[in-house]
Amino acid sequence: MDKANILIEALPYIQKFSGSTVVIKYGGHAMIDQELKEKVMLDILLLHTVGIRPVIVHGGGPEINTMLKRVGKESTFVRGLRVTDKETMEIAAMVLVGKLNTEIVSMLNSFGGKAVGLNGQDAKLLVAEKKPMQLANEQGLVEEIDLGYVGEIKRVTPGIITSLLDQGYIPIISPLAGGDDGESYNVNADTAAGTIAGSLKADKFLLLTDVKGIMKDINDPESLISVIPKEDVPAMMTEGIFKGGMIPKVECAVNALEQGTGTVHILDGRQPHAILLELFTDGGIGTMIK
Ligand SMILES: Nc1ncnc2c1ncn2[C@@H]1O[C@H](COP(=O)(O)OP(=O)(O)O)[C@@H](O)[C@H]1O
Ligand SMILES: CC(=O)N[C@@H](CCC(=O)OP(=O)(O)O)C(=O)O
Repeated sequence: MDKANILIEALPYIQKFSGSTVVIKYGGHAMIDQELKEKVMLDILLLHTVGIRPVIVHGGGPEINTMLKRVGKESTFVRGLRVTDKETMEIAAMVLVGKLNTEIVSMLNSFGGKAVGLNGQDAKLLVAEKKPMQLANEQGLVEEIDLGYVGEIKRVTPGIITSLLDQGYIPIISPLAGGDDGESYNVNADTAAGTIAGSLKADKFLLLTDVKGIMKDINDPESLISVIPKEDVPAMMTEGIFKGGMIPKVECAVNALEQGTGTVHILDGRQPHAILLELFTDGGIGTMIK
């Protein structure tokens, strides 16, 4: 009976979301743990099977770190962005496109899906320029920081995604962008996902990460914030509530909402089936930015 109740509880949500577009930023712990990985793939397939149009943008920061270490390199990060020299760019592309994208596609397909791997350079999906960065130093003076091949997205052309969705494929996208200068750029995966969610006016944009959601105090899980109106974000940013990798997540969430995305949800990818729990049960999980 419990099992039947769960299905019945899901019914209105399935009816509501069938035909809608859901962009999922897949990153954090759920990408590293094999068992969780399989659960994410099954969730994506279930969404697809009930008529939802899932679009997956994946990260891979930890895997890039591992590969860089093997060649004796270490990265520095500025506001959550990896300073990317030429060699780091090559390694990031190898890991993201060559390894992770291929793994996700083959896993989804082995479970019966029809996934297609892309990166932001394909069909000019994401076109970027070198990202400028200014930071105040300890004396309070503003300094220019050279982030190398980190891209700032200038144009997004989501036609390749909608074509694939219309034909029943599940697009799996690596966060690279091409430049009009012929260079490849490294784009933070949250930013890439948010830009894509905005351009598709996705009904929902889910970010899977390795925390329960946004906490007022990062060391206190009890301080989880369930809902953040986007108007509150600038003040919270100034207050310093968002740190490190959370900064691009919140920035891209606001950006996606301003472009027409319905709601953004920051979810705990360590929780099995977080995607299904968010979409198909009463009372969501994590933090909603609206
Ligand atoms: N206010 C906050 N609430 C929760 N996590 C935060 C907050 N500020 C910063 N973080 C950090 O953001 C991290 C998630 O970003 P990131 O490491 O880039 O994740 P991912 O690899 O999933 O993209 C968390 O592990 C946490 O350490
Ligand atoms: C510019 C920049 O920082 N790019 C990221 C791209 C991958 C990513 O964002 O992965 P996660 O979502 O797992 O952090 C990087 O090089 O790590």
